[in-house]
Amino acid sequence: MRRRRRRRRRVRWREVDEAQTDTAPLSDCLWCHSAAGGPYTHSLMSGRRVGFCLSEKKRRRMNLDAFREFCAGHGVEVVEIDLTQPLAPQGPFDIIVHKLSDVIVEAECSSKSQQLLTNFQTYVSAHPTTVLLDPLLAMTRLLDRFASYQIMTKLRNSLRDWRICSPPHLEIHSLSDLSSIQQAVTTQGLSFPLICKTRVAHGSLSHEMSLIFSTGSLADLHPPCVLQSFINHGAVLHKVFVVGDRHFCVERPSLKNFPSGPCDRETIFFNSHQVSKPESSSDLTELDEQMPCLPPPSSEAVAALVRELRAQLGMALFGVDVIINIHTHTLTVIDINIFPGYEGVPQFFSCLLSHIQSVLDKQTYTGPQVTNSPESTSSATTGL
Ligand SMILES: Nc1ncnc2c1ncn2[C@@H]1O[C@H](COP(=O)(O)OP(=O)(O)OP(=O)(O)O)[C@@H](O)[C@H]1O
Ligand SMILES: O=P(O)(O)O[C@H]1[C@H](O)[C@H](O)[C@H](OP(=O)(O)O)[C@@H](OP(=O)(O)O)[C@@H]1O
Ligand SMILES: [Mg+2]
Repeated sequence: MRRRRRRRRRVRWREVDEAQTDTAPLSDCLWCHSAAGGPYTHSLMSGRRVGFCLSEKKRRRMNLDAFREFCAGHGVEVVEIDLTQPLAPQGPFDIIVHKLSDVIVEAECSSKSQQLLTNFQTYVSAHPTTVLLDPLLAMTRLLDRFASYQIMTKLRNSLRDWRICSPPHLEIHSLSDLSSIQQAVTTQGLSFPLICKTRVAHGSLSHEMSLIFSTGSLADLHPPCVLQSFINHGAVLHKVFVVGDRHFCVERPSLKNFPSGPCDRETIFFNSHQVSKPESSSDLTELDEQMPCLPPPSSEAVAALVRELRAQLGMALFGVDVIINIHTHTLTVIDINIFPGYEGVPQFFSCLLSHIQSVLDKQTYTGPQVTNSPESTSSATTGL
């Protein structure tokens, strides 16, 4: 077999400061400034208590211990919240940073997880001045690809001027009527190959995907799932990581190009974490043909996308996966993630602390923006 030279992928990343339309030079990227424009002021942050509620896996991946030390150097106490214990004695908290995806997903079928989630929501409702990063309802919505893909679809209109879109998609609830699915693929404007993703967007099973090459293979689907047109993009993914009013673009490996249109090819099953991590390299990510490098997404277009998503989502910590269509050069949004890994963003800690300060500064001077009243429990004080 012809040995393909495995391209060493240079991890290219750039920060784009909301206040600037072009990429801030690296020197400016190494120190995140507060919204007020200067490095965060130690005095205002002294005595602040920031609660963290993360899975064991997430706290390790984020290196929460290192973040705790980083914050301690700026007078901020990081407190890990134990959801299995009463929260009140563990408080008070000025702000809670959390990723409760595991608990939220498991609460669907586990009374224990439901109780943990209820404990958290009860505490948040009883403490309206505690800021949530990010609101529970906003995060829960993105755990359902049916919901997040509807948000992505709306981008076609709101960002039409920036030539930003998302692929046509189709919700699959059951396989009881395959012919109607085949018909819907056509009427909804999807085109083969199709990529199939689970409806649930979090957890190990959520990254198990498949590439479908013909209508005959639609029987391979496992509903509930979502079909999306596969867009050829030259095996390069652009991950946009958002932290408050900053965002960073990181290039990653991605799925290679496939011939457009239906073909008699077996379904390909894969795990997305084999495809788009910095070290991913396989037959699925190596191009079968040489092609010119595509220009990265324009900073202005990415800034417009982030502004729109920040407004639509009401969140401060999220990631959006973007590819460039090799035929139209359209910036195509294929995925949105809550509290991603920020791998390739060396200044994540400083930007996270800077965002925490700017949120607390706003609260100090203007009072809580949104109370955590019961009906808005899950849309508690936002961390924006
Ligand atoms: N519509 C599409 N067209 C082309 N490639 C796609 C499309 N959707 C996904 N991909 C490819 O599959 C990979 C995984 O897709 P996606 O990001 O939706 O999965 P995920 O499990 O949510 O990933 P993660 O949570 O790691 O961001 C993408 O990084 C990209 O390489
Ligand atoms: O490479 P990234 O930062 O995108 O990887 C993320 C991934 O996008 C998902 O957000 C993962 O979350 P789940 O979908 O909930 O598994 C993140 O895992 P996490 O353990 O860091 O939350 C990946 O980092
Ligand atoms: Mg993704």
